[in-house]
Amino acid sequence: MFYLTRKEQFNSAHKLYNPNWSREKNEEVFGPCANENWHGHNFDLFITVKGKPDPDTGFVMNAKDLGAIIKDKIIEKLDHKNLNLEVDFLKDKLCSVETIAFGIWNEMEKCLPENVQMHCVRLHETQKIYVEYFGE
Ligand SMILES: Nc1nc2c(c(=O)[nH]1)N=C([C@H](O)[C@H](O)COP(=O)(O)OP(=O)(O)OP(=O)(O)O)CN2
Repeated sequence: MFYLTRKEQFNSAHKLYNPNWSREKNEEVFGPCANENWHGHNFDLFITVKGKPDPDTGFVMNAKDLGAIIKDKIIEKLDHKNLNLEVDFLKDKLCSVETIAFGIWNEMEKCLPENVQMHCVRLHETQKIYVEYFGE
């Protein structure tokens, strides 16, 4: 099995806020990330797919095609957007980096060629924080 990874980037605004909690509790748990006037991140996104190389090309899939899918289905929707308000697959969700990675996985999974599967969504929210989601 081979694993092919493509890196892309997007910049987005969000807030971490649980509407079932008081403002005080949100501030206690999420700190400045609960700021009601939003805050932003430069996200680094690594999408890894897996499969067997096609004998005619030597490719699991063409990395350019993978890039086109990521740009069309993910970056176009998230870049320079408010994740809580403007992104169909994140709307009204608690937009932690985990939730965003999970949403990206689900969007990507629908768009891959038949012989290629998702392996990992790795999403860096800051220089110090990232998640990896492997499905399930
Ligand atoms: N499990 C998670 N924990 C945290 C998330 C998250 O999505 N999942 N998100 C945040 C904040 O949104 C944000 O990422 C924190 O940024 P920042 O305050 O800059 O935190 P850093 O650790 O990168 O930087 P420091 O300056 O060291 O605080 C918080 N937790």
